[in-house]
Amino acid sequence: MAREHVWDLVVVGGGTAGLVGARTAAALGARVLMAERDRPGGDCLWTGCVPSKALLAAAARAAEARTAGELGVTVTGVTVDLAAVMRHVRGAIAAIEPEDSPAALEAAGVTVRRGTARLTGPATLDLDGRPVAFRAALLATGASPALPPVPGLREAAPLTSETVWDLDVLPRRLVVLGGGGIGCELGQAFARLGAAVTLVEALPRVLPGEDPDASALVAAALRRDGVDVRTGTRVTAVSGEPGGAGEVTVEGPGGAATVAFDRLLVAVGRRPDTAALDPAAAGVALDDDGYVRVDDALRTTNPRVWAAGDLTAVSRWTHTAGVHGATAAANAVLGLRRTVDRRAVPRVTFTDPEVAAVGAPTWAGDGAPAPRTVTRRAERVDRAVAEGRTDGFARLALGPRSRVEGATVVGPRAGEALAELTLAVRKGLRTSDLAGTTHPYPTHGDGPWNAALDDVRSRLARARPATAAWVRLRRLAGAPGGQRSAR
Ligand SMILES: Cc1cc2nc3c(=O)[nH]c(=O)nc-3n(C[C@H](O)[C@H](O)[C@H](O)COP(=O)(O)OP(=O)(O)OC[C@H]3O[C@@H](n4cnc5c(N)ncnc54)[C@H](O)[C@@H]3O)c2cc1C
Ligand SMILES: NC(=O)c1ccc[n+]([C@@H]2O[C@H](COP(=O)([O-])OP(=O)(O)OC[C@H]3O[C@@H](n4cnc5c(N)ncnc54)[C@H](O)[C@@H]3O)[C@@H](O)[C@H]2O)c1
Repeated sequence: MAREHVWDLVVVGGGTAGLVGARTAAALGARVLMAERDRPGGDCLWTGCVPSKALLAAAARAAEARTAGELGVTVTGVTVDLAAVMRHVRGAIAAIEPEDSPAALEAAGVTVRRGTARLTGPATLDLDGRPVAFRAALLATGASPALPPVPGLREAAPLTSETVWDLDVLPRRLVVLGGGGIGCELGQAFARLGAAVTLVEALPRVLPGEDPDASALVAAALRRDGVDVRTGTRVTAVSGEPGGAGEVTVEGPGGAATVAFDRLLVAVGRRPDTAALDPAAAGVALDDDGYVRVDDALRTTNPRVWAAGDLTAVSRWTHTAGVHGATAAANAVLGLRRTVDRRAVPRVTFTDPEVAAVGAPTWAGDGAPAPRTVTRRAERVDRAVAEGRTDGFARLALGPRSRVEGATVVGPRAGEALAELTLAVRKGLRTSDLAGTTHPYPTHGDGPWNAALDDVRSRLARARPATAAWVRLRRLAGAPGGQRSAR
């Protein structure tokens, strides 16, 4: 086999994990080849975070215009042109794309080749018929939307997060399967843009991986936006024209029913993308769910091969894909064993209200004992009151000595409050550390800060007899009330 040379690192997949991994290795001086079957940027840029946040922004404008009357400003005649909304979505992608382009990668020292990679041995792969040899490889092929085995579903050719961006006409009736991150974000967006949305979630609540109080607030918000939220409901059959109108048969708490749709969107999770990769050929083992098995340093069962991003069971977001890609690449080319943090991992669902969480659960679940928590409701956060947005809360899960072990924040811009809480969890900070840090007033970040203050105050209240005795003693001794003056 004619080989050009042995690459220090071959990166398979040009999504966030691959992009960050390739750039990191090139910056460290490695000779890096990136193989991407389509176009660099991956799910986040083309079909995930960027288009969904752009769509949500348009939907939020429509919702704000319609509800501005609550604050005394009446907006009439709100109309939505989905083709124009999608132009905004594509514009956002186009503005960000140059960062991830082959030209930008080549400028950073990464050689980019278009092609589908297939592992052929412990240190070799095939790239559309061309053999490639590597000292180390980083697998970063991501994941694809899952389709549950419901009779008629595959034949109905439903929309997924990969195809929904091609819509230019708003479906009048949209059924969304799945009430996780994608189902709630896109369900709310399309409802706000004017579609009659039915959201079907198999489990008893939407966002089942979040604090139940967060799920309740998001379900209420979806209903306010007109979404017919059906939880504890399974789809048992789908019929209709491929890619067009039809109906789903559902079974829920109220028994069996049918729901008609003009378009059906499936968002019931994602499956790791290993089909074309042939991991077994390189001795790379998969777990029972098909994810590439990695240790804490992101090394696979082949010591020359690392993996990062949605392809592994330890990453579900762009931010983890990026951090893991960088860590794996540095480990691969420098021979390090840096491990990834699985504790202080933040996540945000960009519904309105947003749901932001990090670290240990703030609720009791699946037999786990209830953590000690402190909660500040948005009704007692001045900025939330001033904006008429009191559908939220900040809740901290506290460990020994009031260390912040986890947090859930629900409300407008909740995600922005999360950086501080992520640092708190990572560094084992206490509520007194947060409370003792001056926060600008009035911000939505006051929610978590006030929760921390509430905890500190409640502990101070327990010390009141001692502090009161000390104040009394000072009074009796005639001590001055304030501190010593500066002069
Ligand atoms: C609708 C939606 C909204 C989302 N919103 C957010 C959000 O707001 N915040 C957030 O953090 N996360 C969000 N995510 C998740 C986020 O997009 C993913 O976690 C992230 O993009 C995963 O990156 P990755 O590099 O692991 O994989 P991907 O981005 O999927 O990249 C994999 C790449 O590998 C290529 N590839 C696959 N197989 C081969 C092969 N054999 N040879 C060569 N190339 C191959 C693919 O073409 C692709 O470019 C969202 C996802 C969706 C679907
Ligand atoms: N803001 C964000 O960070 C963001 C937004 C969207 C997606 N994502 C990522 O994208 C990935 C996929 O998102 P997702 O929403 O598809 O998956 P998910 O796993 O978050 O949610 C899927 C939901 O579908 C439900 N479900 C499963 N089978 C069902 C069925 N047959 N009928 C009805 N409901 C069913 C599940 O109970 C779950 O609530 C996730 O890893 C997520 O982290 C992230």
